[in-house]
Amino acid sequence: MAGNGVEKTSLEVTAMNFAYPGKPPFISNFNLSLQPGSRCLLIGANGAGKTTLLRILAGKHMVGGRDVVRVLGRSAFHDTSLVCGGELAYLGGSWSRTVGCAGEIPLQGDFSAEFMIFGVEGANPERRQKLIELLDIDLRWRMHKVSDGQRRRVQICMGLLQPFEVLLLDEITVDLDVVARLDLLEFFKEECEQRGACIVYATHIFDGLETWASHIAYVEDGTLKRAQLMSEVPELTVAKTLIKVVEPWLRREREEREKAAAVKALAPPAPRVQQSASSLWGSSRHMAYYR
Ligand SMILES: Nc1ncnc2c1ncn2[C@@H]1O[C@H](COP(=O)(O)OP(=O)(O)OP(=O)(O)O)[C@@H](O)[C@H]1O
Repeated sequence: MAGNGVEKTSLEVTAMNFAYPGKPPFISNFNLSLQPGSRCLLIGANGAGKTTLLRILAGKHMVGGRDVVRVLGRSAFHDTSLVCGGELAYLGGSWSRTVGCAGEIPLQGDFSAEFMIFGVEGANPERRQKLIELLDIDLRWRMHKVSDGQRRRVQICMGLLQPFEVLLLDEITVDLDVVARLDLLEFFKEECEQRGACIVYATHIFDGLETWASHIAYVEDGTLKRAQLMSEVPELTVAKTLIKVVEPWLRREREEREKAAAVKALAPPAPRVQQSASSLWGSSRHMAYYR
């Protein structure tokens, strides 16, 4: 709750449309609202649009006007202080073996984990120490020699040093061992429950998430098919595990895609219409800019 007794919305997406340059509209009329303390799982098949959505929420793409994607009541794209101040954090992608990254700036060379972590300015020493211990990081690790999972731990540590209010996670636990993953999920839960942080987590790994998540959002081809409280997913009371709930959703999707492809293959060829890339891209409803 905000100080004036009115509940503050962490994330608000209203009638959002989006297209990649030269491609037809991908996301149309997307709406989502999350309050502080929410832990929302973002589920969908490969190519459904999870990364695209997270990048839009992170303010990396401009979509429509200032009111379309709001984080903490501010425009995710226009209000750059959200990211600079650490209130809005995005953790996705992975560092390559030979190149480390500070944010999105590649750093070539031999750096220690200590150099990377202590190089983040303004971090609270207690929070930093807690994260180093939680992620079991050896500060002497050389970043170009460590394993994928060890490098991922350093990346996550750096990304969490600022006490975010909205955190967007794109499949970041994929390289972590079971203990590191479970401890990290517990840390995220505490951040939501104790500080009112809000997390959107895109993943294909569902182990342990049945009781971790408060909400689930399921996207199919850029369309939000479901957005509901975990406690209100009727299938979960029967199936018990998330994987058993989501599997039929994804199988139905695949079957429908295959049926549509079969129908298309039988249909006579449509007359060729000359359409330039710019006419697909030129619709202002779907116009987007990138950073
Ligand atoms: N830069 C880009 N330019 C054009 N099309 C893109 C671009 N990035 C992604 N796409 C397309 O957008 C769609 C959604 O991709 P996205 O990466 O958001 O899916 P995803 O749900 O995160 O998939 P995955 O589970 O495989 O990570 C895909 O069809 C992809 O080919």
